[in-house]
Amino acid sequence: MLLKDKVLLVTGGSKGIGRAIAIGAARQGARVGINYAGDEAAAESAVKEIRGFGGEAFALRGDVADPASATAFVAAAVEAYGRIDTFVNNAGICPFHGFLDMPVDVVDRTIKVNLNGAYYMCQAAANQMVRQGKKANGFAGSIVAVSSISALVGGEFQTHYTPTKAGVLSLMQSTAIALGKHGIRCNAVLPGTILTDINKDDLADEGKRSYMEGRIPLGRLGQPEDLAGPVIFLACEELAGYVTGASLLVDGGAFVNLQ
Ligand SMILES: NC(=O)C1=CN([C@@H]2O[C@H](COP(=O)(O)OP(=O)(O)OC[C@H]3O[C@@H](n4cnc5c(N)ncnc54)[C@H](OP(=O)(O)O)[C@@H]3O)[C@@H](O)[C@H]2O)C=CC1
Ligand SMILES: C[C@H](O)[C@@H]1OC(=O)[C@H](O)[C@@H]1O
Repeated sequence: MLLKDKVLLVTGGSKGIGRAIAIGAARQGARVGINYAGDEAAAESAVKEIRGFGGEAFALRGDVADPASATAFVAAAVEAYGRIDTFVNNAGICPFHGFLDMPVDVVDRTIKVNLNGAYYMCQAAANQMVRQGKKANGFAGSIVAVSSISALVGGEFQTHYTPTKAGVLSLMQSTAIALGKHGIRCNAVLPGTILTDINKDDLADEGKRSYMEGRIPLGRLGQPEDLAGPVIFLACEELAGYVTGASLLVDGGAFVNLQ
């Protein structure tokens, strides 16, 4: 088991990519904490699934846009497990909308959740890791952020969203520098198009969906489980102990497919 007895927290862990990461990490022996915004049934079902195979998990509701959610999530994990080894910043929203008539509240909310939320959460987790101090192997913990292929390329109906994903990638690069001396590694995964609730309506358009599939050299859209392995790799000190400030595209090859 790659994460035996390690404590891993994931924001937005009740559904989609976050849920697959939480379950995948628990299958690798991690004790898991899940943050979610509002859908309690989904969060409870993730916890139940993990406990069903003998894993440990708890869920805590909290809007990541509120800095108080970050301190509460970290405190709950410390109370439950005594420490944090890996923090996965994953929660995000993408309300597709055109640029010229983008409502101010949609822009502001997207930035607050995706970017400000990432900042508050990663800062709270990092402070806990610094308080824990370095273990004998020199590591105090690691942070993995779910950025996106959209950190590198644009989207017509994502003008409010793609800058947040570039910001999350940049946050991992800067925190890698700020936290290296504390034994904390910071990395980003950049998913391509992964089938989840976030794009269910957008991809309900058959034309768009087959166009997107056609852009992917591996011939299919991603599944949430495709992100679990890359995040577990980055979390694992034995496998990725010299990896920090890095970004890993998990997109079936979409980014490199110009023609
Ligand atoms: N799907 C894709 O194609 C891609 C997704 N990503 C990124 O992956 C991450 C996860 O997306 P995905 O799994 O697709 O999305 P989903 O919509 O499937 O899941 C989103 C999760 O985030 C939670 N969440 C949403 N808003 C908040 C909030 N304000 N505070 C706390 N939790 C919140 C949701 O909880 P609840 O249901 O309770 O609201 C849910 O658990 C996002 O950051 C997204 O940008 C990146 C690249 C591609
Ligand atoms: C939600 C979109 O389908 C998804 O989000 C991203 O970050 C990817 O670039 C896709 O556009």
